[in-house]
Amino acid sequence: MTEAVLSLGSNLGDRRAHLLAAVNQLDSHVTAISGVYETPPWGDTAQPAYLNVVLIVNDRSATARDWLERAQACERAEGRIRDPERRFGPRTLDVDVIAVRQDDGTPVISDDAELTLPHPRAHLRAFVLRPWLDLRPDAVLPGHGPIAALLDTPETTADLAAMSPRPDLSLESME
Ligand SMILES: Nc1ncnc2c1ncn2[C@@H]1O[C@H](COP(=O)(O)OP(=O)(O)OP(=O)(O)O)[C@@H](O)[C@H]1O
Ligand SMILES: Nc1nc2c(c(=O)[nH]1)N=C(CO)CN2
Repeated sequence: MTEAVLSLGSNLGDRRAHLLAAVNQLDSHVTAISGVYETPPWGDTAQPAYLNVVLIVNDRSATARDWLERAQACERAEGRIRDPERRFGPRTLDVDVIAVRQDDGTPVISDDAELTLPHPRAHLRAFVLRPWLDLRPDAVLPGHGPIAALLDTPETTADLAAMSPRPDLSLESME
């Protein structure tokens, strides 16, 4: 069995509907859904604000690679188009695999460019760490330490202050 932490983001079209579609597609594997946050764009600031959410997913038989394939299938289903000119540009849906653990709690580590684990930029992203903290206050990002501490670094504090919870857009009810 593996447990994965997935980060979902959307800043084009009906943002909540794109996030919800991914939750519904991952369906029975989803064991926890964070609150929804409105977040300033990271990495490429000339684009609309994002909605971000973090999911914990479990599957008895899934490998880390399976989670990547499922994440990409969710992106495709929401019509995501990659713009080679804008690496961190706007998108209907982005689903990143942040961290994966085996049954016994061992983290999966990978430096393969197709699937790098933990996600190589997660420690810099308040939009990943803050919703993850909602679900797992004691979580540790392998190689980087407790996520609570990562939200108190020069790389994350300004974005943390600029993001806002959107309880009005919660996905918990999955409607
Ligand atoms: N942990 C990971 N999660 C998702 N994609 C990954 C991961 N590690 C490597 N990749 C690879 O990254 C490639 C680019 O993914 P994508 O277009 O979603 O990046 P991005 O969302 O623009 O940037 P970022 O990964 O920084 O959020 C994918 O083809 C995928 O194979
Ligand atoms: N706030 C925010 N910024 C981003 C996001 C995201 O999900 N949320 N995803 C990106 C893709 O690399 C680039 N920038």
